[in-house]
Amino acid sequence: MLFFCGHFNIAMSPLVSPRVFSEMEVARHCTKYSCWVLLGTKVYDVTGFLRMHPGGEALILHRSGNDVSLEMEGPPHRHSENARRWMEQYYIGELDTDSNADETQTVRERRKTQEHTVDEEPSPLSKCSQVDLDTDLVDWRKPLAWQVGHLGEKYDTWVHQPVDRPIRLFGNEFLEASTKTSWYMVPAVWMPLVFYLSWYCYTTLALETTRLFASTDYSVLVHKYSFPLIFIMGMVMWTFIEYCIHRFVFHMRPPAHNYYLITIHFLLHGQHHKSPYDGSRLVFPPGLASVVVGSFYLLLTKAFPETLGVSLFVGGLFGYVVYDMTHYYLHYGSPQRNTYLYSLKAYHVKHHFEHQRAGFGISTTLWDHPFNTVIPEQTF
Ligand code: HEM
Ligand SMILES: [Zn+2]
Ligand SMILES: [Zn+2]
Repeated sequence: MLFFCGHFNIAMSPLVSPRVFSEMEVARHCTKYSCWVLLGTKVYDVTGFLRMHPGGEALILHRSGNDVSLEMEGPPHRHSENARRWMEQYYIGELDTDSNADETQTVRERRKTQEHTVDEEPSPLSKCSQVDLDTDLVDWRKPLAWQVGHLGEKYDTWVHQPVDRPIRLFGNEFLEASTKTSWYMVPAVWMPLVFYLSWYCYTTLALETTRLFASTDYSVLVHKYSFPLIFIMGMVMWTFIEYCIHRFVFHMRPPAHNYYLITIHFLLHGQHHKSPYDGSRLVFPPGLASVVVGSFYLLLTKAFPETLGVSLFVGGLFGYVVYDMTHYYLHYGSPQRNTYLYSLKAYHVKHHFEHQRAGFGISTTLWDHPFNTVIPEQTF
């Protein structure tokens, strides 16, 4: 069967018997370069997920080669339905329960007798093979953008069941490429503007011509030394905007019968929930972002005396860069336990896997508190 996987077409046999591994062979895969675990007699190669695990690499590595059924139930953490479904993507075979013989020999002999076998090593493309192409609600062989709108009321459930495979949005190569952005493009594009505007604001404020309430008796001079404070206020303002955009725009619930709103939702944020580790779509493309950035620039410079508005804006813009970099790191980084970033990562992954109607703060959980959307602590 031919199916579409990222940019590749791969031939796969639809009927394959599971591979069989001896206990010794499973136990050998106990490093961060190759880490296997068991759920009962099922064998999983979770190497690719180690860095992404919100509980940290060490927790899984420590149990490598062993049955993690108890750990999946918790404590320390009762894993979500999605976490269990996610794990199934790494299934590579079955444990040979009745063999103590030399494992390699056994596996080879067994394999010879099997009618259908898969390749010697778990395929590096196995990440792509785990969506059931025949039963999934969309056809992964084709671009997804124009399909998801037809899912109707099934869309919401489907989009919140994450998969570890890249998404092809559009058939057109140029359009497809324009939806992808490398993480470093964000600081590369916006940081020069942050530096330039900061310098501009500071030197303009130094002229001592910027005043608040200038046309009233209560006119106040905005001193150049107040620039850092205004900049920080801009950053805090961004965290509020970030919360509102994530909660009210990205997590709007498109009406089940509205093809276009579902499609827009998928393009804006749904695709990130469907494929949370598609690294090419973790940050906002600067072209699209410039429309939002431009609107905030106009709004702030109209609402406040110009230099004051630009000072707030530049703080907000820096807050946006920090947010996008933090978001990328929360998906791909492996922060140390008991650090702020560790708790942010656990919080954000829970938003993806378990609590899609809560935990909207990404660079800070601050605004989840007054809006009552904090992800509840787990109790056993
Ligand atoms: C080796 C045993 C494991 C232990 C001890 C463990 C522990 C944990 C802990 C403590 C958390 C919560 C982080 C926090 O709130 O501080 C967590 C979350 C999570 N873990 Fe594991 N984990 C294990 C194996 C796995 C495996 C094999 C997978 C999947 C391949 C996985 C997927 C997840 C996911 C997706 C979450 C986010 C919350 C959720 O959806 O439940 N874990 N884990
Ligand atoms: Zn979200
Ligand atoms: Zn995310």
